[in-house]
Amino acid sequence: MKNTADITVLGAGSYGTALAISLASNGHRTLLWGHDPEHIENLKRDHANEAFLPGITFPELLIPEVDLATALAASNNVLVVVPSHVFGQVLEQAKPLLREDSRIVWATKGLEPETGRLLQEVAGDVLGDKYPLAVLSGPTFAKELAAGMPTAISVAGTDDVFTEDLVELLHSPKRLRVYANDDFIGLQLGGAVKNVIAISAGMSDGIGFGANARTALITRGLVELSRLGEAMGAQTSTFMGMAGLGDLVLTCTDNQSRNRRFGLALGRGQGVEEAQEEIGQVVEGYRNTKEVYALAKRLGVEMPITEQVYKVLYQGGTPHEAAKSLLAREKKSETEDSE
Ligand SMILES: NC(=O)C1=CN([C@@H]2O[C@H](COP(=O)(O)OP(=O)(O)OC[C@H]3O[C@@H](n4cnc5c(N)ncnc54)[C@H](OP(=O)(O)O)[C@@H]3O)[C@@H](O)[C@H]2O)C=CC1
Ligand SMILES: O=C(CO)COP(=O)(O)O
Repeated sequence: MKNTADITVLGAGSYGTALAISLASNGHRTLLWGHDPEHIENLKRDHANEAFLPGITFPELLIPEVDLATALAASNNVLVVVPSHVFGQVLEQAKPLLREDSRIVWATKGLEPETGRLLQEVAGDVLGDKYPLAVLSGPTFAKELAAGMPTAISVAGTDDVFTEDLVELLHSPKRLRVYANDDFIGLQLGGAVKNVIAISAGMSDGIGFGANARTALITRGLVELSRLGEAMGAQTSTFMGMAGLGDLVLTCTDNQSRNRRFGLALGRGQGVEEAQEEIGQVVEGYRNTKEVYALAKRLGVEMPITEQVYKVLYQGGTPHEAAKSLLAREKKSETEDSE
C-alpha cells in the first residue's frame, strides 16, 4: 500500500512541485521524484520546497521520493516536468522501469535541443508507441498554482481515456479548470514558441518601450505561432486558447516569467550569460529560440520576431537593432499571411 500512488511526478523544480501540490490537494496520493538526493531530503524534512516555492507547505498526500524505480512502480500515471533539454534523457532513464500500463504526460514546454523535434516525437522515439502520451500546456505560473490561486490549463494527447483521466485528476472546482483539447501538436508548439515571444516582450520593456510595443509583439507573436502551427499540422484555433494567446499574454506581461525577465535584462544591456545566471532557473526560450528559428527556416515560415530574438541571442545583435529591424520592415496588410 505504502508504495502505491495515483500519480508520479518526475522533476522536483518549481513546476513539478506546484503540480504535485495541486494533485495532492485534490486528494490524490502523489509521488514527487527528483534526481538530487539532498534536495529530496530537504523536501521530506521541510514538507515544503523552500528552494523553489518558499513558504508553501506540502499537502499530506505529497510524498517526495528519490528512487526512480520506486516512483515509477507506484503509479501508472507519470507526469514529467523537467526542462526540455533533459526530457529525452529522463525518459531513457525511466524506460526500463516503466510498468506495462504506464501512461506518460509532460508539462515541459520546449522542443528537443539540436533537432527541434516536438517532445511527442522524442517520447515516441525513446518509448515506442506502446504508451499513451499527453501534454499539459497553458498559462500557469508555478507559484500561483502552488498557492491555490485560480488557474486554467489545457490537456491533449494520443488517447482520449488518458486525457479524460488527467482532467479528472487535475481539475478542481475551487482552483483549477482543466480543458480537454484534441490538438496535441498545437499545445506543444504553443508552449515552446511563447517563450521566444516572451523574451522579445521583455527586451522591448527593458529598452524602455511601452505598452504599445509590448502588445504589438504579443499580437504579431501570435501570428508567428499560428503560421508555424499551420505548417506543422496544428489547428490554428488552438492558439486562441490557453496554450496560445493565454500563455503569450501571461509570460509577456508578468515578471514571474523567467523568459520575460531574461529579455528584460538583455534590453537593459546585460549579456546573455549574466542574465541567465541571475535568473538561476531554467529559461526555456534561450535554447528554444534556436530550435524554433531553425524549424521556421526549414518549413519556410516567416517569423520575424523569432528571427530578431535569435540574432540577439546567437549572433551578437542588440535589442535596439532588433527593434529597428522589426520597425523597418516593408509595409504590409495585417491579414496577409505569407509576408
Ligand atoms: N515554472 C513554471 O511556472 C512553469 C514551468 N513550465 C515548464 O516546466 C518545465 C520545468 O520547469 P521548472 O520546474 O519551472 O524549472 P526549474 O528550473 O524550477 O526546475 C527544474 C528542475 O528539473 C530538475 N532537473 C534538471 N535536470 C534533471 C535531470 N536530468 N533529471 C531530473 N531532474 C532534472 C532540476 O534539478 P536541479 O535543480 O538539481 O538541476 C530542477 O529540480 C520547463 O519546461 C518549463 O517551461 C511550464 C509551466 C509553468
Ligand atoms: O510557462 C510558464 C507559464 O505558463 C512559465 O514561464 P517562464 O518559463 O517564462 O517562467
